[in-house]
Amino acid sequence: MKILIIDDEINICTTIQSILTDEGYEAEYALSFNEGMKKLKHEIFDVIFLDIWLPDHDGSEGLHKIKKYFPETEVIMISGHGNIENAVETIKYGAYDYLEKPLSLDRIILIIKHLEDKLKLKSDLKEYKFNLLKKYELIGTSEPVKQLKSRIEKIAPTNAWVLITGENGTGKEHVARLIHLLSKKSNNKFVEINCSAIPSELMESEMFGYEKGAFTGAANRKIGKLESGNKGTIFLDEIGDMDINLQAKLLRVLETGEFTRVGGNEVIRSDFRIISATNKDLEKEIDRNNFREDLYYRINVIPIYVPPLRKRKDDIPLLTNYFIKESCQTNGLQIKKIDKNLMDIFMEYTWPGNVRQLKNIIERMVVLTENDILTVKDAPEFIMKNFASNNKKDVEKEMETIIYRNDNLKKAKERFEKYYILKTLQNKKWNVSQSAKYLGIERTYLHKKIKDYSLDQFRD
Ligand SMILES: Nc1ncnc2c1ncn2[C@@H]1O[C@H](COP(=O)(O)OP(=O)(O)OP(=O)(O)O)[C@@H](O)[C@H]1O
Repeated sequence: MKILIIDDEINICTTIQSILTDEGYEAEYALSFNEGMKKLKHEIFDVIFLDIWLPDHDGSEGLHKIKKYFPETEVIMISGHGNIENAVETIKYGAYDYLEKPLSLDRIILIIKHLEDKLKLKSDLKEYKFNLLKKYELIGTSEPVKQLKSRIEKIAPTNAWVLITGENGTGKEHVARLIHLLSKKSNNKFVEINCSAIPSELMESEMFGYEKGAFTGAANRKIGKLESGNKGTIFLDEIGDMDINLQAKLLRVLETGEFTRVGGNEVIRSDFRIISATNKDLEKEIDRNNFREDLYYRINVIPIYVPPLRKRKDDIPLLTNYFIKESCQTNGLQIKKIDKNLMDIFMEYTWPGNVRQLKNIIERMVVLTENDILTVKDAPEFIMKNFASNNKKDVEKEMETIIYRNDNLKKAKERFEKYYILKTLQNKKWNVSQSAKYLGIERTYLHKKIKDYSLDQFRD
């Protein structure tokens, strides 16, 4: 902890300095406000002892300035007998505490120890939040993900309610948590309610809580999720699967912010931001009478759509490398790599389970393979089969679409070469001599190409 003492009396400065250095802190002093400000411009101090009366500046104004430019720095005012009231007043404007002259050694140590605990808590919280932000970073640089990120940044600090839609595993919960972390409610709770996992009878007590004796087995009062999420974010996951009767009850609560615990009369008020998510098309569900239209309009203030992975294939390499690194780290393994052929196959695959499927497959491969490089051999059979059958049917289509893939020339040439060779081999029933002759290349060179592009996997 680094401390600055600003006082025009040198013996006050040196007394505080020696007490603090004896306790193991780093302390410097300045004999005027301006000298102090100069030091603050060049170094970061955690705590400042500031005289309330300085010849070149009024201490309370000084406090305002320090808090304006260095809001993280804690200020302890030093006051003489005559201005104790002013010192008390400064607490209102952000001073942490005040010291009275003549100085008490014990009090200085007490204040600084308390502050140290507070700063430790603050930095732990900051670190915790930083780690969470890293955990919920949205990986991807494709155009849809760029747009998603900019929308999230824009709406997160507002309190507007959000409805996130998208297929399973696209990252809806990930997005909801990120919005919470970037919001003003991030110091409060993020409470998840999975509307499909809980049977509808249990759902009510889960959401609203219950009083002791409300039903058999209710031995004690239980606080519901809506109550425990007060001042925070409530995440209603799979809202499209919520029981229609419960939808009516939820709507009432969302409109008034009030509810009672099951079996109770006390009206509870809770103030929260609602973020909902669903993989269903709620407008269709409304037409089918499965979802209430009024609830839909209530929760859908800001719609956010998370596109499926197959519509943002450019993100696959980045996500793949990110998940490889992540699962190597969590499993205590050396960071592995992925070879080009396998990455090509990942790029081709349609990923029906989206980002979750990619993440799970990578984790499985990382744990199961002993090699440093993940190759086609490590990939699950169904991906390979899917790839092979796709290719058997679609080689020509693949060649036609090469120009739309935004590859650079080298990559496009390679891709064309791969499919052209594959097509020739298929046409020549995998006779390598005939294929080589047709292609006008040596047999050995064709064998090399078959190996480089892992073309063997496409043989019946
Ligand atoms: N862009 C991304 N960057 C990093 N990780 C991601 C990204 N998108 C999703 N994930 C991760 O993929 C997994 C699945 O995401 P998530 O659970 O948020 O999906 P979901 O859409 O809520 O799924 P479901 O509809 O099945 O509930 C999670 O582990 C999540 O952290």
